[in-house]
Amino acid sequence: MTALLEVSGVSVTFDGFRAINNLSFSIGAQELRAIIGPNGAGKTTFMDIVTGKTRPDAGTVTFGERSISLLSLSEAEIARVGVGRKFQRPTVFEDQTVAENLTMALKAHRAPWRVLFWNEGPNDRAKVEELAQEVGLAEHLPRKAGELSHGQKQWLEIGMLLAQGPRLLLVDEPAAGMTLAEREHTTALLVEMAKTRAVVVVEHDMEFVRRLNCKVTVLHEGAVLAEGSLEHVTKNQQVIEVYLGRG
Ligand SMILES: Nc1ncnc2c1ncn2[C@@H]1O[C@H](COP(=O)(O)OP(=O)(O)OP(=O)(O)O)[C@@H](O)[C@H]1O
Repeated sequence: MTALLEVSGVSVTFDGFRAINNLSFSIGAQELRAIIGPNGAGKTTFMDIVTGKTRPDAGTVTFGERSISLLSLSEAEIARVGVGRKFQRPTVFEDQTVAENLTMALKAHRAPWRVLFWNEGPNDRAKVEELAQEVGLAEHLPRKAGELSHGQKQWLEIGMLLAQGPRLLLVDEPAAGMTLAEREHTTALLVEMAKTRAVVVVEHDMEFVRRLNCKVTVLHEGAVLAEGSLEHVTKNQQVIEVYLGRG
């Protein structure tokens, strides 16, 4: 599998504390990957580095066939080259409809001069419908986002991220606060999305990770402790000691 994201020898120190310690791993172009690990393992910091929010002290992070260095790009430029990030709390425009939220996300993706002269055309409407269909909100296009359930808001935000055409989507704890039915839908959505792009899911809920049925990277003290199938990593003695055994 060709790597889309390549993290190599990355370290970050906050006030003398090494939060990321010589971290190396890669993500394939059409891959679903779960990242797990105890609190403070460096999962959020890893996402902050990839999205340009935190700059590492050492190492390289490259993206795409041309191995663009993400470390030399701004947060906006990283988003533009195709890295999207879904935070834990949904951030949709509650007073706008589902269709309007998706339309705005499409607009935001365009070059500024095009937005100035932007008129909604049949192609945009078709694209909005396609996005709504993809995330399971086709029936909810005229509804205000504020009326949606927590899970539906999360899917809407995923749809808004998809509008920007990311090649890599980083998703932080998507299952948090969801009902069982919503979790099932979210699992199916993440699996489907990863057929055409890379999707990295940071998640604490092991049952949810099991359903994703994908390769798992276990982080501990800012480095990879184990990697492989969930079955493989959960048998690892060190993983049991630092993570699983604590519950
Ligand atoms: N801006 C910062 N300043 C100082 N320390 C920080 C900063 N950001 C993170 N850290 C520390 O770095 C370590 C890694 O934090 P990080 O949030 O990446 O872990 P995590 O794996 O995401 O944890 P959790 O599962 O609790 O979200 C922690 O010890 C944290 O306190």
